[in-house]
Amino acid sequence: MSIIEVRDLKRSYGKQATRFDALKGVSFSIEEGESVAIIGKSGSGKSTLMHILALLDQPTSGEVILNGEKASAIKGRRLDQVRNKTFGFVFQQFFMNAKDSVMTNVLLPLKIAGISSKERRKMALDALKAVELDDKLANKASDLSGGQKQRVCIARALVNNPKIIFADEPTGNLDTATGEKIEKLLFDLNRDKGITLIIVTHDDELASRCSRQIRIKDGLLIEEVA
Ligand SMILES: Nc1ncnc2c1ncn2[C@@H]1O[C@H](COP(=O)(O)OP(=O)(O)OP(=O)(O)O)[C@@H](O)[C@H]1O
Repeated sequence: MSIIEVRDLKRSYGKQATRFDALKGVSFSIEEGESVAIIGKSGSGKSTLMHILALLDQPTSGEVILNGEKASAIKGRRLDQVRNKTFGFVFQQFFMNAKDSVMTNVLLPLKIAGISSKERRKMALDALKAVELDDKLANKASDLSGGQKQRVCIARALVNNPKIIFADEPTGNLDTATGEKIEKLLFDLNRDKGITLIIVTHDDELASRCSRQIRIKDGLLIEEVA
């Protein structure tokens, strides 16, 4: 069974004269443990697709099937729980709470999941060790370098042992050396823990490291290179 399958996804924005069809019927499936790059030009529909895959947005028509279950049937509180338990997000718009400490930021998904405070401290510490930031756990999130902030985001994304990590341009704002470290972290998680990676990127090198590339052009999947 595929971890995620999408069938004939369409997503339009606006109505009538201002309507824009951002996705025009996209179908594919992703198996557990794959690393998938979603690539394509600016405005092609990559983020739209990613948000629908991550159950942050709903398609105008078509279906997302998560672990064999229709996503349209997952609603309300259960939707929050499924998202929190199954996914980790490395998105620029889900940036950290700048005033809170690194530890508090990484603890957040565990708090939402209702894990006891002792257990969540231990899990958060493990995640911070994995990204080599355990020495910065008391720092305010704002008082970190760009690469360190991105590593905190990854720690927060992996702290809940998610099945899938969604990353939107995870190395976009970083220098080459730091970007390579972040890439390595993500691919180590994929290889060692079997976490499925779904990455939106303009970076050809990062895309080529993924086991698959899904190319979107004008709202359609134009080629899939395995
Ligand atoms: N809320 C919205 N209302 C209207 N149009 C939108 C909205 N969000 C996205 N679009 C349009 O849908 C198309 C796809 O946008 P999307 O953000 O998915 O592209 P993208 O491939 O991720 O682009 P980029 O690489 O620049 O981030 C674009 O033409 C965009 O202008």
